[in-house]
Amino acid sequence: MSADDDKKAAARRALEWVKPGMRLGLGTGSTAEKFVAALGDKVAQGLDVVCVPTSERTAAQAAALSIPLTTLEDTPQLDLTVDGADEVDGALRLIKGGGGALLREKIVAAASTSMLVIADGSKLVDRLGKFPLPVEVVPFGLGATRILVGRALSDCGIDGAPVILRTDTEGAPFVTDGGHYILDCACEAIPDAEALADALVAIPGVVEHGLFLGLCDTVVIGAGGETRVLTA
Ligand SMILES: O=C[C@H](O)[C@H](O)[C@H](O)COP(=O)(O)O
Repeated sequence: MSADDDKKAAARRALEWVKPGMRLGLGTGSTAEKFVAALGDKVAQGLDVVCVPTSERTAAQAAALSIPLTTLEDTPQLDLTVDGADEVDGALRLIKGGGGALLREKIVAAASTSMLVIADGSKLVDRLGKFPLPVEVVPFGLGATRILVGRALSDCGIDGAPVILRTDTEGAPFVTDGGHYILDCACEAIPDAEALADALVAIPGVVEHGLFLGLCDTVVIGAGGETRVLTA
């Protein structure tokens, strides 16, 4: 069984949480993409749901599958968001944003009664931080914001972590759907995720960060052809 099979198994299992009439948030990334594909099959069979996508990429996929879409302006409260993650720890705290969609993902998750994460087994960690933490920042003042992000890391016991501007395949700064840049922080380990989250949001140029704390209540892990469910 490949990681791709495990992602697919978790994505299919997540359909068990989807009920007719639900307002859903649709995540972004290679795992969420498999859920959207599986949901598209159900919609084609008559399932009645309405969905808010967390990225232009997911919006395009869902539209191509004729999944009914809405916005948080028209539908400000959602029942369930299904999304992937870059890391999940034992307390169901997450690092997200590897695909650059963390801001919309967090807004959509926060608007949802429940957040279900789907992932292959490699995403489960004892301690958050091996995956570089994405921090979304406004382009104005980038140099100054980068120094303050580095200082916030040091203040939280993460010394000397490289804070790297994410670039696209052409070497230009990667631009998010919201028109922002991303700083990837190579923490290696995050001793106190809550303290770091507080320190990062206090920086004026920081729009959002990839620590999702207290948002996810259920995780479906695909591993070796099986799925298992973790709950908060
Ligand atoms: O910005 C991207 C998202 O947070 C993704 O959900 C996350 O990076 C996991 O992606 P994947 O399922 O491709 O590993």
